[in-house]
Amino acid sequence: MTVIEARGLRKTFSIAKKVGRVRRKRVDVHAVDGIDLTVETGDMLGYIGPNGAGKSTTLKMFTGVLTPTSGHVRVCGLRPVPDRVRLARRIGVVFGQRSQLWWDLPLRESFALLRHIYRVPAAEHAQRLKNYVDLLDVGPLLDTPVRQLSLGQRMRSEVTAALLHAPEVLFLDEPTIGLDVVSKEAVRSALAALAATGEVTVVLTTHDLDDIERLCRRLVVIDHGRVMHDGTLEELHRAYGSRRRVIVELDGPYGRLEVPSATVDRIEAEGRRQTLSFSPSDTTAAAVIGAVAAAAPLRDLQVAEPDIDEVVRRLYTTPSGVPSGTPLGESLEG
Ligand SMILES: Nc1ncnc2c1ncn2[C@@H]1O[C@H](COP(=O)(O)OP(=O)(O)OP(=O)(O)O)[C@@H](O)[C@H]1O
Repeated sequence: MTVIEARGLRKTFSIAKKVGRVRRKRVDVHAVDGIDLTVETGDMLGYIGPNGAGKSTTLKMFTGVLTPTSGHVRVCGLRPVPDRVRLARRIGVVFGQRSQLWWDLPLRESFALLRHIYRVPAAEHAQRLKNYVDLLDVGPLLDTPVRQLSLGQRMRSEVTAALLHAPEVLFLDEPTIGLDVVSKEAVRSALAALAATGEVTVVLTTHDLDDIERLCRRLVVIDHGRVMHDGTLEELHRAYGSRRRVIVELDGPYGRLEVPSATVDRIEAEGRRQTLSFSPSDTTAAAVIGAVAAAAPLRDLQVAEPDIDEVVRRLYTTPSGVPSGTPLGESLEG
C-alpha cells in the first residue's frame, strides 16, 4: 500500500538578499523543486543529499509543518497541512531539535502522558510499551528524568515515544547526529530491529554513511531540491561505476598479477600483497580469486565491498546535468 505520494512537489522561499551596502532584493530559493516520490508500506527509505539539498523542507511538507508552494502530496491518504491533526495520529516524528519528552519527568511518565494525548487505550499502550521498550532497550532508563539521559539514550527514548501511538510512518531527521560511536551503534541496531518488524514505514534523513549502509533498503538522493537517484545502494554503486576489491596475500614475492577484467591497484611487500579491483558488471569475486589462485601461491584473501563514502562523494560532486537555476544565496530570513 502507498503511504507517501508526492507529485511535482515544490517549496519556494522568498528571501531578502543583500545587494550593495544597504539595498536588498527578494530572490526565490527553490528548496524543493519538483519532487516525485512514492513510498510503500514497510519501506526503509534513506533520504539523503548534501547540505541545503532540501531534505528537511521535504520532511516538513510530509509532516504538515510547511505548506507546499505547489504540487500534490498525500501521507497515509491525507493532505498533510489541512489534515494535520488527523495525520498526527498516523505518523511519528523525531526531529532532533524538538523533543516530545518532558525534561524533568522520568521517562515512564512522559510515555504515560503521550498515551493520554493520543488517547491510546491502557491495555494497548502497556503492550506496545513493553514491545518497544525491549526493542529499543530503554527499560533501564524508565525511571530516569529525561534531562539526565545521554544523547544516545534520549534518541532511543524519542523513537520509543514516537512509536507508542502505532504510527504507520516514522520520520527521523538525522537520528544519529552528534552521537558517539557506541551510541550511534545502539540507535542503529534499534532502528534496524524496528525495520525488521515491518510494522512501520521509516523515512530518515542522514549524513552518516554507516546509517545508509546499515539502515536504508532504498536511497533517494536529492540535490538542489530534485531527485538524483532513487533505488537500492547496489543500484547506486552500479550507476556510479563503483568497483569491488580483492586483496590477496601470496606465499612469497611475486610480480604484478594479471587477471582478466581486473586491475592491480596496489602492490606491497614485494608483491606478497596485491590489491585488485573490478567492476561487478565485468566479472565476479570468485572469478578473480580463481584466476589469482591458478597463477600464484595464494595464502589469504579479503573481499572489500565498494566504498559508500566514495560513491556518495562522487554523487554529490557530479553535476546532475539538470540546471537547477536555484540562487542558493544566504538565507536572510526564515
Ligand atoms: N525557512 C526558510 N527560509 C528561507 N530559506 C530556507 C528556509 N528553510 C530552508 N531554506 C533554504 O532551502 C534550502 C533547503 O534547505 P533544507 O533545510 O531543506 O536542506 P537540507 O537538505 O535539510 O540541509 P541540511 O543537510 O543542511 O539540513 C536551503 O538553501 C535553505 O537555506
